[in-house]
Formats: sequence, structure tokens, C-alpha cells
Amino acid sequence: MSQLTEVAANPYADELAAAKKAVSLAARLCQRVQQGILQSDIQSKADRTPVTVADYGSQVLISLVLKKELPSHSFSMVAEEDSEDLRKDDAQQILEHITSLVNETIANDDSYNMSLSKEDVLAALDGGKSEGGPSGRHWILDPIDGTKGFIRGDQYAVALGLLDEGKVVLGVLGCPNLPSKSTNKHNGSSSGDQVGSLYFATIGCGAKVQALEGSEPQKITICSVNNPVDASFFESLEHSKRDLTSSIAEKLGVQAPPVRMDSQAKYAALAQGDGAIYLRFSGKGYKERVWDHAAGSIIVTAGGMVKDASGNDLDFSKGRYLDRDRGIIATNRYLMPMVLKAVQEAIDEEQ
Ligand SMILES: Nc1ncnc2c1ncn2[C@@H]1O[C@H](COP(=O)(O)O)[C@@H](OP(=O)(O)O)[C@H]1O
Ligand SMILES: [Mg+2]
Ligand SMILES: [Mg+2]
Ligand SMILES: [Mg+2]
Repeated sequence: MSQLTEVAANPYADELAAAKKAVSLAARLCQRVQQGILQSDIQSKADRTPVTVADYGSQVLISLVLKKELPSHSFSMVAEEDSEDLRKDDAQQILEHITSLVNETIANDDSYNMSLSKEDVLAALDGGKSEGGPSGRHWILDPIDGTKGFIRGDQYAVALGLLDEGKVVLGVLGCPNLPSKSTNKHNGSSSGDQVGSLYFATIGCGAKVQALEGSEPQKITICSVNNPVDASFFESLEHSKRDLTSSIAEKLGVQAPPVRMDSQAKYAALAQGDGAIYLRFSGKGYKERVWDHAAGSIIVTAGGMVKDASGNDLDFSKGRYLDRDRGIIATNRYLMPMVLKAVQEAIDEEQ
């Protein structure tokens, strides 16, 4: 397809190009930090979850690139991180470190001739405070999803979505440690597959993958397994109710052991057919955030389905939290009815 035809066929072509550029640049910063991560690069947030210099740096770079690439667009972003902790007196050193990481990443890429001050960094972070909602356009950003995996040296994802009138219309997932075909050995490449991929989808245009460093995009397809006995399932390594997911798997007759992986890399792996089902059930009372699912879910729904435990589509139009019934299930259209039935039975038994 010529570039002109592609632009005509995809109303979000400009936004997609900008989002891919932003995520690629942020992923480069993350890769550099992950290779030599130190204890001093990691902080604990008020909710006791970890955040690193790379989470902050990634969010700054992405908001910067989106503004530079789409100067005529109004800018609203719902993002995970903010500047509050970095404005404290004891955070000056880490703020300086983030600022130099961002400036070095920009300098190593020939696109922009600019240098940010610490104040610019703080202001860029606070550009992510939008509440989103049902009207207008809002970027949804998780600058590093799976921070715990990132710190451990495992899977993580840079996840950027676009919400338009309450619907996710575009998603880009940068997965620096995910092989683009087999994720069975998800800590590295075992079969010569490309490691480090950019997955993306725009509404109605299918999902594709390309190398993070740039290559011709390839279509990806979700697996077509229709017998759960032949299916395998993904779950979170850190946040999964394993008694419930194993009960669901047992009811389905799933034989393979669960594949436990951090971050929205699970959505990417599912979308490229590495497994058949993703089950996400976390502890009671935990409210899922939109940035943990926006990009990943549109990459899966290009060929498959993502539902809550009652079989409803996820509703991203309610602000920073996802409005949903318990649990999130992603799979192909053949398995979804069977998985939903098993989910209901397992939940009923649990009560
Ligand atoms: N108790 C909990 N239950 C479910 N998810 C949680 C959680 N605590 C944190 N999370 C979310 O789980 C995300 C990671 O996904 P996964 O569990 O699939 O690796 C985290 O994203 P961040 O790492 O961006 O903070 C965080 O938002
Ligand atoms: Mg976090
Ligand atoms: Mg996250
Ligand atoms: Mg995060």
C-alpha cells in the first residue's frame, strides 16, 4: 500500500506515527536504564509500589515527542506518574539524574535539537494529570508498565493509547524484552527471533509488529485454537489470584501450565499467537487503571476479544479507573464464550 493510501485508510495515521516515535524513543531510555539499574534509581510511591528514573524519563519523553510531532492538536494526557515526589527537597539528585537521562536520549537521536531543565521535566510530568472521560481526545500513558519486572530484568512495556470520545482508537506497546514470535522463553531469545518489538493497532486497521529499531511492519494474528484443551494461558507474575485462575483453567481442561509474565507484554504475546488466553483477576477491592489496559486491549481486539467477567467490553470512558465487573479476560472469539462460562462457575464456587 502506498503511504498516501495508508493515510487515507487510517484516520489516525498522524497520531500513530507520532505515538510510535514517542514510544520508541522512550523504550531506548528504558533499555539503557535497565541494563545498569542501581538501587538509587528506584523509589517507593505513596501506595508502596516502585517507580524508577526510567518511568519518569519515559513519561517526559513521550509527552515531549507527542507535542512536537502534533503541534496543531490540543494535548490532554492521562498518565500514571506525576511530579509530586520529585518536588521534595530530598529528590533533587534523582531529578537531576532523570533530566540528564532525558537530555542524553534526545541528543543521541537526531530528531530534536533541545535541552530540558529540571523545571521542564517537572512540568512535562504534570502534563499527564488529565482525567480523561467520555468526550474529546486523551492520550493514555503507562510510561513503564510492569515496573517490578523492569527492576528484575524481565518483561515490561511502554504503553500508549489514544482515547477518542470514550473509545480507545489507537495503541502502541513497546516491549524491549519480548521476542516477536515465541515468548516461551520470555527472558530472552532462544530461537533467533527478533527481541525488542513495537506492537501497534488503530481501530479497524488490524494489529502489526515491527522491530523497535525500525523494520517493515508485519501483521500479527491471534491464535485460532478453539479447543481449550489445546490452549495455554497467561497471567500476571505479581498480581494474580492464582487459586481462581487455576480453577478456571481446570474447568476448561487447559493442560499447559500458566505462563506468568509482567506487564502488557502479555497482551502483545497473546495478539501474536504465543498463547490463547489471558486471565487477569486481582485481589478484592483493587481498581484497575486505564493505562494498564488501553494500549494492550486494542492490540488484542484487532483480532480477538477483551471482556470483563460478565462479558462486557471494557469501559475506558469513566476517568482514570476502569469501570468493570471483576476480572479481565482476553482471548479469541472461539474460546471467549467457554472461558466466560468457566469464569462464572469458578467465581460462584468461590463465594
Ligand atoms: N494489587 C494489585 N492488583 C492488580 N494490579 C496491580 C496491583 N498493584 C499494582 N497493580 C498494577 O499491575 C501493573 C502491572 O501489571 P502486571 O501485574 O500484569 O505485571 C502495575 O503497573 P505498573 O508497573 O505500571 O505500576 C500496576 O498498575
Ligand atoms: Mg506503577
Ligand atoms: Mg502499569
Ligand atoms: Mg507504570
